[in-house]
Amino acid sequence: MTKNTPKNTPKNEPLRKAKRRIGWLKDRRLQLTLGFALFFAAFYLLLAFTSYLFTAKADQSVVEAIDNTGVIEAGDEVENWLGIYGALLSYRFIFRWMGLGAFFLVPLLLHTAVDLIFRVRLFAFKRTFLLFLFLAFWFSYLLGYLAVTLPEGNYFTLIAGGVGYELARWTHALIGWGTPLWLALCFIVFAIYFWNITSVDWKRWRIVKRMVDAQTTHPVPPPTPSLNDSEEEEEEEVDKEEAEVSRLLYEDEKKIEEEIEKMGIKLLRIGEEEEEEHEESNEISNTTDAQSLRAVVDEEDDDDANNKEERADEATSIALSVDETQKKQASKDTPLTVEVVNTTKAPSVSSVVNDVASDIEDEEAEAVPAVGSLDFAYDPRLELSRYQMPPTSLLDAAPAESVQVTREELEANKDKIVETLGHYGIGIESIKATIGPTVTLYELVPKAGVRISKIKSLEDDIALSLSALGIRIIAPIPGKGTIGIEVPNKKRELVALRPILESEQFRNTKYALPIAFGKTVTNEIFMVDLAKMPHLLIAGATGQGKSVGLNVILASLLYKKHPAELKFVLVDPKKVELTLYNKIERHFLAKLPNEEEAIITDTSKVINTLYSLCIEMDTRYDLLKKAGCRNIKEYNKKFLERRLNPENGHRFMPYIVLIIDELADLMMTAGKEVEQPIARLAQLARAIGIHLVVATQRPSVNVITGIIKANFPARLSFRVTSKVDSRTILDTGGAEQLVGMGDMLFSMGADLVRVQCAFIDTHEVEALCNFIGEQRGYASAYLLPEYVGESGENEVGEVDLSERDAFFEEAARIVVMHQQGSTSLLQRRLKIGYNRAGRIIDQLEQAGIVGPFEGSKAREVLIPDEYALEQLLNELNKKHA
Ligand SMILES: Nc1ncnc2c1ncn2[C@@H]1O[C@H](COP(=O)(O)OP(=O)(O)OP(=O)(O)O)[C@@H](O)[C@H]1O
Repeated sequence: MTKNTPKNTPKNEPLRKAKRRIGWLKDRRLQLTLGFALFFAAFYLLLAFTSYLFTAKADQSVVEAIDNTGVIEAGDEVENWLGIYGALLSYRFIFRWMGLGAFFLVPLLLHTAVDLIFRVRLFAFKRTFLLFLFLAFWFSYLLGYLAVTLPEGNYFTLIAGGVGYELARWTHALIGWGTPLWLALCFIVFAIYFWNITSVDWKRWRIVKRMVDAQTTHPVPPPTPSLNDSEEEEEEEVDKEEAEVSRLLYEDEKKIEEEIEKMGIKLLRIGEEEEEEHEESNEISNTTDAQSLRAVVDEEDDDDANNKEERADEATSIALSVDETQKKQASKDTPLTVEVVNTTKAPSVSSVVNDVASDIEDEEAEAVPAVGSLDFAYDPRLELSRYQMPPTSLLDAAPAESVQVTREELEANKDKIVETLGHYGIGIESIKATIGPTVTLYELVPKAGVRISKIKSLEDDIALSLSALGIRIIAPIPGKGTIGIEVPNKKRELVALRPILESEQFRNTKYALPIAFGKTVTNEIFMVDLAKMPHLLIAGATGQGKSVGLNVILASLLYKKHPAELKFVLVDPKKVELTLYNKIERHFLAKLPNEEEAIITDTSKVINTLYSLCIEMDTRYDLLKKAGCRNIKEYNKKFLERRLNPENGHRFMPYIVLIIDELADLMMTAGKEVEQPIARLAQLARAIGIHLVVATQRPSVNVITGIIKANFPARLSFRVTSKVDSRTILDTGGAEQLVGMGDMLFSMGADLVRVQCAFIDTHEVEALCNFIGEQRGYASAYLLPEYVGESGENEVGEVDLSERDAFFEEAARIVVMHQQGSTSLLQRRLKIGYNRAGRIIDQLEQAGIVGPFEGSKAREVLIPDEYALEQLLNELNKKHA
């Protein structure tokens, strides 16, 4: 509360006045003056007190007779190094008051001086002052006791101090030889309170002893707090001490473990396995980088030793051969250079998409904090806290040998490009080749004056002349003034999923729903966040890699998410594609209540599921509204912080990803019935964490209708059969030029990126699903809200108002008050199940309080206010009394 109090409230007025009054104390000049004064005072006292130790006896009579002799005379007589004042101060502080404890004044003064001069606090003043004060009295007491008990005229009478001497005399008279015991007790009690000692732990002493022993090999700070420690320092000290204790214990434990492991037994701590994998994958990702570097280009069968030289030769030979080509073209005699790019470093088209994504990436970090990071927060993973993320070793390793594009191939393609363009009167300044896994990108800088639109218009002719399948012309390459020509490699490289999932980029991603699709033309890992897309439309003719693509999506998400955070709704009209995922039903799948199978293969059930998702969406929106949150991320965060009460219907919301493997099938059989809920979900579901991935073989306009297309900004196309299909899915040609086997174009907004989809084989998917499926799961799949269709036993006509639900009237009032005829509203308000709420809604409809069922929308409320409702209820009661 105080934190939020505005600064200039009347409450603060006295404080401000007080501050103004002492404001002059903040004058640095004054502070410095005072600081130096105190510094010299401390030094003066130190010398005076030290001198007192030697001159006390001689000076005592002089000081005591000062009133009679006068200051000057006394000063002449006194032996203290600091004159009469040195003698006087020492006499007062040491003899009269505190004895040797007066020396403690010196560090206190010095501390204040240093603070004022250098603004540095050497130790916590209050605490140290308290300690010194006690020690001063205690020493004085002890010395006083010695002075009392030793023969008269002993030296201790001079250094014990009046206070200690008197105290000692008093206790000695009372308890005699018991005084030392009393003194010891005083010290112990002070120590207990001062250092807040709550237990005397002999084990700790053993550990401390071990630590002292260990100090010979590991120099560590002393385990006991030093007298000068401030509170913070002391805490630090304790921390250090504890860390050291645990380190020593850990070292012992480690030795034992090493011994056990020497015997061939492997020890694993909970959570350690994952770390191990990370380490392992670190190594692997390094190799991957090395591999991709190797895959880059130039050296074909070079000997390691001659690598560098040969590369140089190669560059020359490429340049030469271009010159020769150039020579052939009589009209163009500008020399050309060809640079073969190390692809891992080359800037890429995909970076545009990735950059945009990473811009917003920071905003939306992981929705769910990691296990163990929540002291008091709710942990959604707790129920399956032992769940282990699948290791990447379940997947096949990348092929040992990387496929390389030969120098001859590069040269031949280049010559052809230059020649072909030459035929059309297009001069080239330079060419750069970037070799990707499937295609090589030749980046051309046209000669000044060549219009890019001209090259674009000649696209087909150039492709024909190059007579190679899969030529795609990018004119210009976005963000650059160059023209790109993608030519498929003769031998392509298989992009395995494993090294991609093991890459730093994937492992460290902050994307909420990361999908690592594969590699771009420039060999960069292409990764997107499904949560941002927020839905994905996939097209591709049969056999071009769609199913593999879907498996890559599923696998990427399964490798990143805990079952508590993500649920899939799988629709597989082809009935065979997604069956393997049955095994993870109780971990990752969602289904309608009372359904046997989680994976939906029946069209009629798809409709129910889509409407059920719409209900889930509406419910989630209601909850978000109630919680005052804008999106699922905010909502879940609030929920995890226990700021939302589950009693009010709040719950942790996992992401839901709906995957439809074949939309064409559904559209043919159910048409509008599926189109409507899909469009609705696509329009609205992004904020509440429901994301759609819809794939189709036939990207024709009657499958991908305008309304669906408009709501799927992110589209992905494998090879399609015609330019028209390509236009339907991507709004541009190009997908018909792809070379199949996972070669794809990803479009989001204005960006179009060519990506080689990673490959995951069926047995890898199986291994992954087995690994997850064999672990403990939830009791059942995640249950979606029950959807009661319009037809069947729940017809309103059958509702009998004489058997109204006990909650009927209350429900009617809620509905009228909110002017919203929604089942979920009743569920939450009345804390009843979906079925009962559904029955009540039907009764309300029968009674004419709400209108008929309107799909996933809330029903219209026909009664305008509570007055009208009370009248209606009275009539009903009379009628069915
Ligand atoms: N990313 C890839 N890398 C290498 N090969 C691939 C890739 N994707 C697919 N293939 C090859 O293409 C074949 C067909 O792929 P997939 O089954 O995914 O096609 P599809 O588009 O789903 O076909 P359908 O629609 O008939 O099911 C695979 O068996 C595989 O040999």
